[in-house]
Amino acid sequence: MITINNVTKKYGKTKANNDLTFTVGDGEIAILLGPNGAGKSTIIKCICGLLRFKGAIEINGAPCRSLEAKRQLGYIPELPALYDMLTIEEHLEFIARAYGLADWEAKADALIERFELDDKRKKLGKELSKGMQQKVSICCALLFEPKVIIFDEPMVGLDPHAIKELKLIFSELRDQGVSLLISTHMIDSVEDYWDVAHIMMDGEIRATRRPEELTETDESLEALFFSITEGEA
Ligand SMILES: Nc1ncnc2c1ncn2[C@@H]1O[C@H](COP(=O)(O)OP(=O)(O)OP(=O)(O)O)[C@@H](O)[C@H]1O
Repeated sequence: MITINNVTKKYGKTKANNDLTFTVGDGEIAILLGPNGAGKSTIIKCICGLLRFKGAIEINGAPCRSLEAKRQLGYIPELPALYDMLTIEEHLEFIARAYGLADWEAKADALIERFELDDKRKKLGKELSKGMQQKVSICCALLFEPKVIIFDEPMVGLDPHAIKELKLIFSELRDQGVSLLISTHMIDSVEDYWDVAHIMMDGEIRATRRPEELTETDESLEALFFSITEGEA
């Protein structure tokens, strides 16, 4: 579970996040939607303990900057950050050693195959395309089986097979009770699998909806998004 309480983050005079409060429950998929500059990446970086902020964020009850929180948190950034001189296999081994995993090899092989990286496993990070790097970044985050996973624009750069697999993985993780927070500005890419959607604008959450609420009011997420971000339905 992710608990975000009254989080404010300023860059100079810019309030990138203004008093944000929300939670992502166990086995819940939450999406953060918002136009460029809405503050999505900022709250994600705060949750990951990468920025200082006002307020409180807990990962399953542990302060987000603590080691206990970091052990339970997987983060797939918008831009993959691989090591140039490690192969795909070595990236996974590095994660396994860093997290002290036992018997991780079969899981690593399954992830490599699932993302069609089998014939690339000896390639170096610097030799991989952007989409392949994104896939490796996802494999690394999934290998240590975190209880909370944050994806920043996960579909960007992925091919259709990887998008299909990733959506399946989202629902498998939900079934396992993992809390998922997914940030995107591509509404089409998330239409079919979320449990709660938060629409952000100017550092604030302007609307929160569950799918059943949209059905009740016959509202589409896209129309709601534009009514908030452009001021019209
Ligand atoms: N390092 C920084 N220094 C100064 N201002 C920043 C910094 N990072 C972000 N900002 C500002 O904070 C605000 C929120 O930016 P943020 O990157 O969180 O938005 P975003 O919703 O992730 O946008 P995008 O969809 O374009 O990635 C913007 O006004 C941005 O200019």
